[in-house]
Amino acid sequence: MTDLTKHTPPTPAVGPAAGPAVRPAGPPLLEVEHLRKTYGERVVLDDVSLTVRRHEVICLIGSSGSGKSTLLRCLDLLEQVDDGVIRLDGYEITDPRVHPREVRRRIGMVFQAYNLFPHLSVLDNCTLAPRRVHGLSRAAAQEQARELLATFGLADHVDKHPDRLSGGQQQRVALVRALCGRPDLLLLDEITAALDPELVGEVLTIVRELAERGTTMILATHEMAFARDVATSVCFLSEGRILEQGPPAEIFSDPREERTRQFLRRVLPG
Ligand SMILES: Nc1ncnc2c1ncn2[C@@H]1O[C@H](COP(=O)(O)OP(=O)(O)OP(=O)(O)O)[C@@H](O)[C@H]1O
Repeated sequence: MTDLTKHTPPTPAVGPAAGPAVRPAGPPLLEVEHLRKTYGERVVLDDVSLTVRRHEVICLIGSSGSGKSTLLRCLDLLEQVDDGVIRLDGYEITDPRVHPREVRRRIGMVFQAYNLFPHLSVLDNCTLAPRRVHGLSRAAAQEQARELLATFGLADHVDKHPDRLSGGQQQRVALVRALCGRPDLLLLDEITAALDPELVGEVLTIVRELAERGTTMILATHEMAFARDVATSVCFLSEGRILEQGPPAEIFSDPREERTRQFLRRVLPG
């Protein structure tokens, strides 16, 4: 079995704050080639290809049902693909001999529903995987978690259980929990969709900060203003295909495809 951990590069998920000047660099971190995913007769992803370099922030936009979540779930091996190849640092993770657990050591995912363990404190939620999966000592895992929780304004909540926190705070904890695994790539699936509108900002602020620190991310989002500000590249999905990809300035101001234009007219105010 391929041991992906042997190839873990030194780039931490949260590096020193370096501002947006952290530029996409190096060889591709993730390569997706001709991905196809069906549910029964239904083709949900069709010939999807995508390359992600370190420090890139890719925003997936598109109508409901266009395949954004399915694509993210395929990348984290939560779904089996029908065809195509996914490579992480050059290693084919769609190879059936690769264990999904090995991939998830390097790819963190945060969902719309926070999925925190309700019976564990915030601190224990954030230390469980580093201890069990990465073999960190309790003290080292706690030190790392406390530091990250403090960075994201959650220092006062470390001993609380999730049900004592607001939705926004729970989602921030979910983000910290994912970061505690020091992933090379973070997948965020509509992480503000379940939040009350007044709580969306506090979660997006964290994602913005992560982008500024150079965290490599792919996010599915309906927050167009956010995508325009934060993405290094925007992919417009339509009926399971990446119909158009480019820098946000191009996609939002001068899209090539009529379907992209129609979608943006529907979702952008004015
Ligand atoms: N487990 C499943 N079984 C069958 N069909 C599914 C399954 N999961 C998703 N689908 C279908 O796949 C298509 C793509 O769904 P997906 O959730 O990826 O879209 P999306 O772009 O993320 O939508 P949204 O913006 O609403 O989250 C939809 O038609 C959906 O009904």
